Amino acid sequence: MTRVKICGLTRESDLDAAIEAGADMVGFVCGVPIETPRELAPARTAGLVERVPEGVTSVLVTMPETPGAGVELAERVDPDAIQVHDCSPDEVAALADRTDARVLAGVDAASDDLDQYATVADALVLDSTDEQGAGGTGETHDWDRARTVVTDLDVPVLLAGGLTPENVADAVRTVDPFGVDVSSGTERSGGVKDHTAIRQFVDQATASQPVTT
Ligand SMILES: O=C(O)c1ccccc1NCC(=O)[C@H](O)[C@H](O)COP(=O)(O)O
Repeated sequence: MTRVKICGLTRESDLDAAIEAGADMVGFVCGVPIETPRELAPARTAGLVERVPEGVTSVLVTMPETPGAGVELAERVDPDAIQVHDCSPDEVAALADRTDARVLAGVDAASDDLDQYATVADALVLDSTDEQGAGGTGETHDWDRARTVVTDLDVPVLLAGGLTPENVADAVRTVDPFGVDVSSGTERSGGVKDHTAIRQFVDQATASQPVTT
């Protein structure tokens, strides 16, 4: 069954709605050098992470200046996993060496270095990133290429970027990823979730079957 990550959660009620809907992973954005309505302070992130029940993976989404900064933030927030954006494969490897949390590499789907990330990260978040490497763009990317990445690389791949309740079933059929990841497609305004959209997203993602070739 396709796993579902609901990302960019900022409020307890939205987190509870994601968990109730059946999300496998929940993401919190903290420590990013860009303007985003989803960013939380470290203490607030730690509070939300503490609320995540066993069986659901809490994910700290961040853009650390150095692997050491990522480790320090992870120690303060104590998530199950840390998802880093705008880090090189070497930086992802250095971070993974120094934390017990699983490490997800947030990467642009068009990157030429995906095979290198695959050797050092526990999973790839195959995303549409902006010029600074950040996610949460609401833009889709080439799903046929994503399918090739899923087939060729020996690492779990979370498909991200512009997914919505309306297109996620098609995305799962086309790409057959380990999981799907959504932020803006389940929002009613920046950083505020639409609970109906969360439920529909989880239902559509988990009901859909990949096309086998
Ligand atoms: O969501 C953000 O504002 C963000 C900022 C900086 C780095 C990463 C960020 N989000 C990463 C995510 O995991 C999103 O869920 C993923 O990029 C999908 O976003 P969307 O296209 O909006 O569904």
